[in-house]
Amino acid sequence: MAHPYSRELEIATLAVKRASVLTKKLSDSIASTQNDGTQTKDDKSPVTVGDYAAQAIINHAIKLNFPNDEIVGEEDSDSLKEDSAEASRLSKKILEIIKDVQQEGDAASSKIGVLKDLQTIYTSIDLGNSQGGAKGRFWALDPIDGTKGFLRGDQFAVCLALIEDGKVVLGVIGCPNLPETIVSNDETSGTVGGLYSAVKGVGSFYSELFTPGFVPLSSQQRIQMNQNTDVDQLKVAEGVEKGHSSHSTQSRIKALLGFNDQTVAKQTINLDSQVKYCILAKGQADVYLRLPISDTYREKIWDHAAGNILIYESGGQVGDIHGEELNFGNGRYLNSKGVIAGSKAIFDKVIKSVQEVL
Ligand SMILES: Nc1ncnc2c1ncn2[C@@H]1O[C@H](COP(=O)(O)OS(=O)(=O)O)[C@@H](OP(=O)(O)O)[C@H]1O
Ligand SMILES: [Mg+2]
Ligand SMILES: [Mg+2]
Ligand SMILES: [Mg+2]
Repeated sequence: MAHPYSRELEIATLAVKRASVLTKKLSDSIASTQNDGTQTKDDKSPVTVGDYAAQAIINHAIKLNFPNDEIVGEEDSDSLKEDSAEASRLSKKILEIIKDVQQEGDAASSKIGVLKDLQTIYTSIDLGNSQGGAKGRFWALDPIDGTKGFLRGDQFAVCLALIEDGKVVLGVIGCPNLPETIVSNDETSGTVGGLYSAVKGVGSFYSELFTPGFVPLSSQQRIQMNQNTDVDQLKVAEGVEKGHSSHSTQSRIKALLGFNDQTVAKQTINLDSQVKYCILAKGQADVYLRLPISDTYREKIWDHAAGNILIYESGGQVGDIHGEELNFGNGRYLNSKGVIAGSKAIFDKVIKSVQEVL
């Protein structure tokens, strides 16, 4: 499976894997310290440490291999560099956990490098300051997508995409807490930890996230969206947070599509982060509904770029509330409202229902 993005895919994968190992450690430690009562529910520092550390690792890997590429990353190091006890406590933790997941001389380090001091870590984080735009190529990075899910011990994802002239050409998503198979909100099985990758014109792929090293696409599992049209078989993926999408509008859309009161709960899967796109691409759900709750909110490109190509390359389509393609060349934000994804077989029907409800 030779393709023009082989090197980009290998570097992106190694970096996302390292960041996933790191964020998984933090996520597991939240779960255990919450259980034994040593950590309070509203301590946000694990996610802060994870966000910065993951962005530093991935940006450093990109800079080392593609020195001319810009990066649109969610985080910047301003608050870490403040002269405060909290900033130095977090910084110390970040350096410590990065050192813990990287070994000089290991196979990945020879390709994605190692971070040795705080100054380099701050500089790497701030490489994410690109404004993006319609021309040329840049990366879009969400080091931890689904912050709220992360803090609950639920789903989150490390999301990296490459954008060329406003279009996504490569996406890699590490899903540290995602089981291989999801049937419903309370039925899951299989290996926990999935890596989802897509390359333009090549396809979408799944492999186990915690297998070290880069696995060539030819040894990964090709994934495809379901092309179900029968409403009894359709599943809808939605977010968890009521502050991020309108669950009530989404219910009305589901009703219009023909879901009935008895089965709608079993046919709705609630997940934080871009893992929603991943389960669609793997054929475990058919529709992703993200209806806006506010007229002024604009989605950020790093929240949707990697998931976007995963859907297209597995036989699906993504649009805003009008069904128009998302434009990743508009700067750090999308200019559209809402996000709807579905298989080619049902996308138009879903958009019709969205239009009717709005
Ligand atoms: N008002 C509003 N509307 C839409 N989206 C918002 C809003 N506020 C925040 N965000 C962004 O939502 C990102 C997380 O999305 P999720 O899909 O995990 O949300 S959820 O599953 O619906 O709870 C989250 O990404 P992270 O910050 O990386 O977690 C935010 O960028
Ligand atoms: Mg996000
Ligand atoms: Mg984030
Ligand atoms: Mg955020």
